[in-house]
Amino acid sequence: MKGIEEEEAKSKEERMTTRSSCSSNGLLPSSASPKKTDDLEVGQPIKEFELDGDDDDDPFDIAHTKNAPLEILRRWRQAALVLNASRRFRYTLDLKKEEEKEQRRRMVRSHAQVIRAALLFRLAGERQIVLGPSATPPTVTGDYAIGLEELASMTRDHNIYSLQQCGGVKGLSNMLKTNLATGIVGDENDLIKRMNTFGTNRYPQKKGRSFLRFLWEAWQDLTLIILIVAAIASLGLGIKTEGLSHGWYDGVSISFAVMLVIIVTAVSDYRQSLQFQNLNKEKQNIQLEVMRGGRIMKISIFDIVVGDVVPLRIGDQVPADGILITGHSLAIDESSMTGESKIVHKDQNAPFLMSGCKVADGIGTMLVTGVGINTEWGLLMASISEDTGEETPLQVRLNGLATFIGIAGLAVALSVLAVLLGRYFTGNTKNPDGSVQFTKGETTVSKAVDGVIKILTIAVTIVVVAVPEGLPLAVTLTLAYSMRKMMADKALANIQVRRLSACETMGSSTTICSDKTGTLTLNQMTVVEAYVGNQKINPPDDPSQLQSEAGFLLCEGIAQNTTGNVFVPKDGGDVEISGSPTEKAILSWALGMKFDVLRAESKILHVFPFNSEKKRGGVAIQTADSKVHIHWKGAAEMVLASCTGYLDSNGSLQSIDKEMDFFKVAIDDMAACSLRCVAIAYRPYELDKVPTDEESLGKWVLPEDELVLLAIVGIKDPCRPGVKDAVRICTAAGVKVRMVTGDNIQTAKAIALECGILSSRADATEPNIIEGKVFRAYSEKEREIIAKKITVMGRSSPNDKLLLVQALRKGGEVVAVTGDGTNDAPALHETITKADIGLSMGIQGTEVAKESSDIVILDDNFASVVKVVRWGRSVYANIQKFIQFQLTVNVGALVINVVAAVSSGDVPLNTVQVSLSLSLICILFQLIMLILAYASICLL
Ligand SMILES: Nc1ncnc2c1ncn2[C@@H]1O[C@H](COP(=O)(O)OP(=O)(O)OP(=O)(O)O)[C@@H](O)[C@H]1O
Ligand SMILES: [Ca+2]
Repeated sequence: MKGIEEEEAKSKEERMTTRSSCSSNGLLPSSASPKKTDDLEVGQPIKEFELDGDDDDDPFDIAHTKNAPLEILRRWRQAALVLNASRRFRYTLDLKKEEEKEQRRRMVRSHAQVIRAALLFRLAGERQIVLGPSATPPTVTGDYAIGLEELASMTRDHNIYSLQQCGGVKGLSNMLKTNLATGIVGDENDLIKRMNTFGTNRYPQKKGRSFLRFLWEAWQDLTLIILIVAAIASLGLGIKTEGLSHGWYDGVSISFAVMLVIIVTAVSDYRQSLQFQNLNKEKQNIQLEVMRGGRIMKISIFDIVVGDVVPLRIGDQVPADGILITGHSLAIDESSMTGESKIVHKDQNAPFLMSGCKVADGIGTMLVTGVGINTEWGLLMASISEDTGEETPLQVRLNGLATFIGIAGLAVALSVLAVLLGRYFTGNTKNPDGSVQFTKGETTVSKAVDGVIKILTIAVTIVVVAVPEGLPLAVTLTLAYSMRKMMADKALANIQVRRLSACETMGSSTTICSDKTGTLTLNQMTVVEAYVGNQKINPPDDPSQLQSEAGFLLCEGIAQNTTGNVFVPKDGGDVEISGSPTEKAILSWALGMKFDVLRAESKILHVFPFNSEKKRGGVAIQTADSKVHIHWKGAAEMVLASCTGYLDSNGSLQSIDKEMDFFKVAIDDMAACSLRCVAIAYRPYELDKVPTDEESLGKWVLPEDELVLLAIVGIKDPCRPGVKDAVRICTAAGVKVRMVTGDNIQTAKAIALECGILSSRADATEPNIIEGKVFRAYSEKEREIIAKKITVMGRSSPNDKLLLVQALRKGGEVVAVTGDGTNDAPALHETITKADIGLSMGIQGTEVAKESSDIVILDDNFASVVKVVRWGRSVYANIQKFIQFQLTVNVGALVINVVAAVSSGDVPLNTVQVSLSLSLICILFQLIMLILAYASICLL
């Protein structure tokens, strides 16, 4: 009972804090969001949109709708004159749903058991899917020494006590028949057994709305309701004045037009909702790595089973509930589950990992203990439907325009109404036969009412004509339409659009900040030059050169200081190497070594995982004879700077002083040939200085001075074919391509020259080409000026990219950013959300990068980025054309009607024409799009 009370207290607390957390899946607290909330409390909703530094007073000039907090969006909508909210905000962000989601999250957290039982009950009723055994399974199930319920409740309640009773992770893994080092067996039989016992990692999808629902919603629209009323009124009036045989024309034709509009709207909405569903399905199908039968394999998140051993890396999404096996500096962002932006450190004292959370730092492996609807994440996903809705900047601006025109139309209509009523009641209007329409005392009340209704109809017509309801909707439709086109287009098959606004913004982008590795290059890395000690070895992968003392230490370092893995099949098949491309290159360079043997010979004490900030990764190991070695591997010139010695070919330690210049020249030479340089070094350490208790060992900062250089390798990563052309197209179209890379500045320069980002060697001077730390040191103002000139930035930290993007945006550029988020996911998340448009890489990209991006480039190829720009431009042009068209129609009709109404007392463009044109515009619009979409592909 106490537990529930606690939960409730917690959720109360959450209720109070969640207001500020706008993006439920934000990896890190967006630094701007608390500020925005504060401003909000002051009660100045409209000012919110100038946060981006725009001086413009226009409340609708929101440069960034992307991350605007819900509260602000709500106020913005209220600020607009919305004649028919349902239409104008159709397929923009559903604010109500967002709130619902938040509530759901809290409910799921506090009543997980109940919700799950209800869900199972419903599913059983529908007999839709059978997810594992029923709600009350036996404690011990079939082949496993632990049952589903016991396991699920342990994980859900983070019950460390029952985990200990099972004998910790080790004991639990035995119960689940998992080997912690090699994973589950993973043959079909094994998988089926696990799925039958513990369920699958799927959750029932909320069904989409049916077509009838869309029909029902389509008529609930103020404009249409006005028209329906007008139809009834004119039917009555018509029959009364012209008799049954002729009087129905007007009324029925209006009804017909209304029906047409309803059907067209419903069909288009329905198709769009199907499209969103597909997109969501695609988004949810995450590919990830698991360890099965000793080999790392890539599988879909849906195929994860209980017992799986899953490696976790920075930027990953925790794919299921589980328990930490080993971890180093592992930090998890649990905001997607708890609603609070808080980073939680995970270790043996807090080993429970929640599905749906993101890895914010470090590495680790987890044992899966709960999947599908046995996890809170699964429950949450089963009870909410994910939304892709959002406001796009253009929509916001058009909403402003529509509001302005609407108010003007209303004012005009009111004045016309006043004028017409005045003329009518003062006897200044005549019937066609010349008699005065209204004479005081003579005209009957019912005649007078008819006359007033007629005048009212005229006023209503003017309003309906004037308010360009279709404008924001048209943009939404255009975007949705283009997206559909794009998905169908083979040439664009490698692009996945995650946000509608991406199309719009991409077309207006003026600069692209791209990283190098994997986007501009192939990310296929091989070691082509190597120095062991002060000897250049030739050929670089000659194994005989690694037999020395230095060679042994080197192999030890390579085998232990890596996040990669080598799998040698027992049946003599090809050796499989997994890991990041850099790791793979180094592992395959030293493939002659006995990876497994080396790894078994020493014990890992502590790991400092590689990250882009420090550009090095280290590990402390204890050898069989109880010596401690600390191995480092990282950016060559940086590691070299911490070295005081090197091992010569005889294995004796030499001071580095004399050879320092030799190594520096070696690195520069390799970098000039566009090679990525990695140095490998080590140092001995005293065992008694190593912290003994777990807690301080976890916090131990590995010593990184007085290193002994073991080797420097130069890794070739060829330029992607086609990139040169793509860069040229961009430049010609006025989109400047900038390279921001973590690599050595010389390497960056060489690659930039190779792919045409730098046009000549003469260009390669500061500040055209700059190092991250130099740029960082400038003041904000200076950065703004320099940023424009920067073409290549080398040795940049993840944060430098953010600084550059901010400086460029300040300078008025529309910035697109590409990145993969390996090693720098949290920072990239920040950068991508701050940029005008974020692109992530489908193959190398981490889950966090993909989730925060607007567009995913599935083939990681820069050339595809150009396709997006080209396509975005055509979309943008189409929208513009459509707006011109629609505005001309609106303003034209308004002017004609007002002039006619005041001069003759009737409107030439009556409701029939208006409503007909409304529906015709919809249809016409689709046709225009069809024709223009292809015609303007050549705009770039
Ligand atoms: N796994 C690794 N272990 C050790 N050093 C590495 C590893 N990966 C990269 N490096 C070193 O760190 C440097 C930069 O890494 P960083 O992660 O910042 O760049 P990147 O993201 O790989 O490149 P880009 O920014 O162009 O995509 C590389 O030049 C290399 O020397
Ligand atoms: Ca990078």
